Amino acid sequence: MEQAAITAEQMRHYDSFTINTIGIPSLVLMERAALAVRDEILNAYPLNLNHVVVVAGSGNNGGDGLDVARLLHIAGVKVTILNVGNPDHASEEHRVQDRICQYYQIPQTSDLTILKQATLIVDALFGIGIDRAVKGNYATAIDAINASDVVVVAVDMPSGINTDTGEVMETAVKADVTVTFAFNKVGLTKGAGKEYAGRVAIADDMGTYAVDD
Ligand SMILES: NC(=O)C1=CN([C@@H]2O[C@H](COP(=O)(O)OP(=O)(O)OC[C@H]3O[C@@H](n4cnc5c(N)ncnc54)[C@H](O)[C@@H]3O)[C@@H](O)[C@H]2O)[C@@H](O)CC1
Ligand SMILES: [K+]
Repeated sequence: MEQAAITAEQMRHYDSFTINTIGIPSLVLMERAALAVRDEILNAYPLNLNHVVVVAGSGNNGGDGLDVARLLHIAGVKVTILNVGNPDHASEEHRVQDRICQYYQIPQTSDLTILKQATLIVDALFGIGIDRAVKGNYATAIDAINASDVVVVAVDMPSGINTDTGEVMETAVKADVTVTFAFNKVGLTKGAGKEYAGRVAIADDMGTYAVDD
């Protein structure tokens, strides 16, 4: 049965239920999310993988991005991670993914000009955690992504799109495809979000449970 699109708060509630009540660890959910993005990239864009640049924020959306970078690296794809977030604010899961990427010696940079070498961009700056207008380095990174003419795959949400309304929060990534996790999000179905998301692929086999209480 097809589920209705949900809000950020509902998604956090379902994630929390899945992690704390069902007992599926957060990192397992992250791996499932990253596998879905990897599969979308490998299956949909096999000809554009000469150099994938993963643009990563410092939260769990960025953690997903680092996980995708590692999975693509293992699949033999040349990957560079472009870090835009503040490493001092990195989430616990992000730190774990970062350590793994360092083990595999996946190149990391904070120099936006790497985007000029990209043949495909993965947008993992912000997901459902976005809660304010995008400014400064983040806005500059988003504008640089949008200035590129290569395929952009957004992780969960196009960064800068409000999960609940589809509004652009000052600036937002224009994606070709958005792989969203567990359930569709309201912000991908209306307003600018519908347009900015491109094609929406729902990775709905993660084991996340919709509970109402
Ligand atoms: N266990 C989980 O909770 C899972 C989370 N997942 C991923 O995690 C994402 C949510 O992660 P987070 O809650 O860490 O949030 P995000 O990674 O979306 O955002 C990171 C942080 O950025 C800050 N922020 C918000 N708006 C900002 C702005 N305009 N400028 C600068 N900083 C801003 C907030 O403090 C926010 O917590 C999901 O969209 C999904 O991609 C998936 O890995 C599945 C499992
Ligand atoms: K994103």
